[in-house]
Amino acid sequence: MGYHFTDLTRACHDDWRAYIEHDFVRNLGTGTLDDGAFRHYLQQDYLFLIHFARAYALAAYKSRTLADLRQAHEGLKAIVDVELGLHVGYCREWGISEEQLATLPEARATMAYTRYVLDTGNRGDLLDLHVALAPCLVGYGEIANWLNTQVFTVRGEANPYDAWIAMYESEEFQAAMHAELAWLDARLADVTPARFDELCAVFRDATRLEIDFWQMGLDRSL
Ligand SMILES: Cc1ncc(CO)c(N)n1
Repeated sequence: MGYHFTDLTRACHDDWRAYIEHDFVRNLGTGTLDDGAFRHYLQQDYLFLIHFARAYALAAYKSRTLADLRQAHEGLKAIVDVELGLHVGYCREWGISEEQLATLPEARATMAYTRYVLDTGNRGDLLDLHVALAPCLVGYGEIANWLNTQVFTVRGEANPYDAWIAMYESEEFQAAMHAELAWLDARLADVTPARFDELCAVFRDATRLEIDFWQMGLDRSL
């Protein structure tokens, strides 16, 4: 016993690498991603973030301690006050207006992923919910760091997606990722092997749904 977050990524190694190193991510790094694909992704990510905020509200509801309640509140505030605001501004730079965002059709991949997270949280406890959310928060932080270690990655003005990488490598986002890792490591330390297997299944499902989310962007599918 005495599990850590890294035991989840180790147990789901192939899916985790397929998510972190997806072609969508590689093309963001090289700057060669089709801009229609990126725009489609940005639009769907707006819808994703709205449900992501709802998941933090669910985390507040599922909290048993003031510390957990405060953490859920911080997460909800970060998404609503910071990330969604930045996202709307970023979409505007890519030619997507707020009116357009308000009337978007939701892609099946967005529905599947966000509703999976909410259902997992409803069915289970706070740890299930956090494990379902981990590929989002930890994954995007890891993706930015992975891109920065790859020789093919282009940074600065030569890459139209530089601001995207910068957002997820930012101190703020990386700090949120590390806080989440610390919370998960503390909770995973005393789960049983049977419980760990359950959590692994949740982590794997959420990771596979992140892979589908990238693919939805590349394919521009609804
Ligand atoms: C699909 C998806 N996963 C993770 C993040 C990171 O918050 C995001 N913005 N979108």
